[in-house]
Amino acid sequence: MAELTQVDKDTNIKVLVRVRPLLPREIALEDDESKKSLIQMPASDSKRTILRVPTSSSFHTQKTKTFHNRSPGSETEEEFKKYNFDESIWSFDRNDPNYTDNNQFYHKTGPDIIDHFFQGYNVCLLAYGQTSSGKTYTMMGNRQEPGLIPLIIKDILRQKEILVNERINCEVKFSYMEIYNEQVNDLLSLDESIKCRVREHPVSGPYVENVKEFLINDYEDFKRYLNKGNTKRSTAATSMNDTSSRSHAIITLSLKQTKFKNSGDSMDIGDADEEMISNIKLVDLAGSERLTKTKVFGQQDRMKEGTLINKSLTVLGRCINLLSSNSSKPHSKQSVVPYRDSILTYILKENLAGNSRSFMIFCVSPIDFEETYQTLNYANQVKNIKTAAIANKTKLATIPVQWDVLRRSDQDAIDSLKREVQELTEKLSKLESSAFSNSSDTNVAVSDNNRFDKLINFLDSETSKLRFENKYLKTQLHQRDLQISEMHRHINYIDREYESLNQEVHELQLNHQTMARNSLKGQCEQGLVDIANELELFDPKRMF
Ligand SMILES: Nc1ncnc2c1ncn2[C@@H]1O[C@H](COP(=O)(O)OP(=O)(O)OP(=O)(O)O)[C@@H](O)[C@H]1O
Repeated sequence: MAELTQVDKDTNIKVLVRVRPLLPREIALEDDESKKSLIQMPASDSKRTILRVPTSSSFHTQKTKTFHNRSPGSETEEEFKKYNFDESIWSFDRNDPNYTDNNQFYHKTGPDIIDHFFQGYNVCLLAYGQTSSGKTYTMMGNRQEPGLIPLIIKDILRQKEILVNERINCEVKFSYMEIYNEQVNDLLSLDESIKCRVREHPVSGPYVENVKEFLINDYEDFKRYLNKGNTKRSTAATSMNDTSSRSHAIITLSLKQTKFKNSGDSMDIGDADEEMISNIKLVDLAGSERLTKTKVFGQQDRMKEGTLINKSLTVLGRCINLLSSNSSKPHSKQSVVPYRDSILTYILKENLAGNSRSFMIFCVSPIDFEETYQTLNYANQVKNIKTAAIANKTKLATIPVQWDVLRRSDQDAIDSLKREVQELTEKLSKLESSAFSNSSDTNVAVSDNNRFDKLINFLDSETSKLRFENKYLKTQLHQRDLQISEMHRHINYIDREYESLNQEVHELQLNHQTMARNSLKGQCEQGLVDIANELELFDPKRMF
């Protein structure tokens, strides 16, 4: 039975803003004035972002018209927009001492994200911004400077290893999908004909069906799946960005933590006591763009992509706007939020307003006023949005885990499943090779496929259990080894102490003997002196 152990009502979405450096094409601009950053983030205040309104912007022109009517001459005055966010990340100039690279950025937010994830909360980290504002650089990074996603995953996998010592087994699963032209594609699926539709669960909310999840045990597993997905992700060169993301990418990690009670017997893991399931969504959105700026006119595919990217981001903007204004209204007066108007907002429904701890990174260009101003205003609205995160713990029925019995029965089950897998594989290949397969054959193939998937899932989870047992026993063994070497060190120490005591005793004995001999000698000498004195008294010569 599910126990809701911790509900964090009204947790605001955390808002982080990052300004990127100038791009080579921007550095090449001739006008020095247009290369100055419109954004300032004072080192003394990590929350502050200040945007300078350039005199050439339509915003300024609009304002000065009104000013002009009131006070002539004020059109030359510079104006500044001031914002406060949870973090303002300054990455404009690498030579600046306050420059923040991906690793430093990760250290500001990563630990919070990972804590929430392991405490059983659903978490979402999402990067938003115009095209070429640095979303992919921030989220994925590159070989020299890995982004938040690889850094987060590296630490999750490290924590997973550490928890083995606390008798907690962690199963981490990875899935990677994109929303391209308002359709979800599973980037890790081999079968492109499988449709991934968004469905809604009455309790846990929207989810995407048929997306494959893969168990990841170490960083190498993650890199393999990430690279596989990246090669399938839709990117294209536009005039704004050589490798512009043309789709919204969503990486989901699900974590199942199973805690085992301490049975007192190191060869027995004990009973599974508590289970916690959480997931983290890491989202790299495609950039909002003006079709004129990206110069994709005439390219039908690019234009369709661009229009649909803009549509989904507009819906996201509308949802943010309504959620923000709803946050200050009583429930009865709140407007309906149109999550279902785009696949992106439908999938992110829970992360925008439900059971999730959410973090949004707003990436901005330092010199594009109109886009940056719009992005900062979005970010300002998001600050008001609240989510209600729940850490979900489920008490398991206490079934004693006896590993030798389990291993034997596992082996039986695995052997019989292997046989079944082999039979099904043969059946499948027969069906595939049959050119004239009729519809009933196809039905058989589909149901066999489902069974095959279930078997693979079962085998995956059994393998994970066995791996954990193996790892746990190895840890125990390692701890025993440490204890044994500690005892050896202790024995050596006692040996050395014993030897030095022996030495001391021997020396004391020698001293004692010398002292006894010396005192005896002294006594003898004294006796001789006494006798000599007495003899002298009786000397006959002295008597007469
Ligand atoms: N913090 C940064 N430091 C150095 N270079 C950066 C930084 N942020 C972005 N860049 C550079 O800016 C360019 C555009 O960045 P990126 O591809 O991440 O943008 P994007 O927002 O993901 O664009 P799109 O929406 O088109 O996919 C890249 O060449 C990237 O290397």
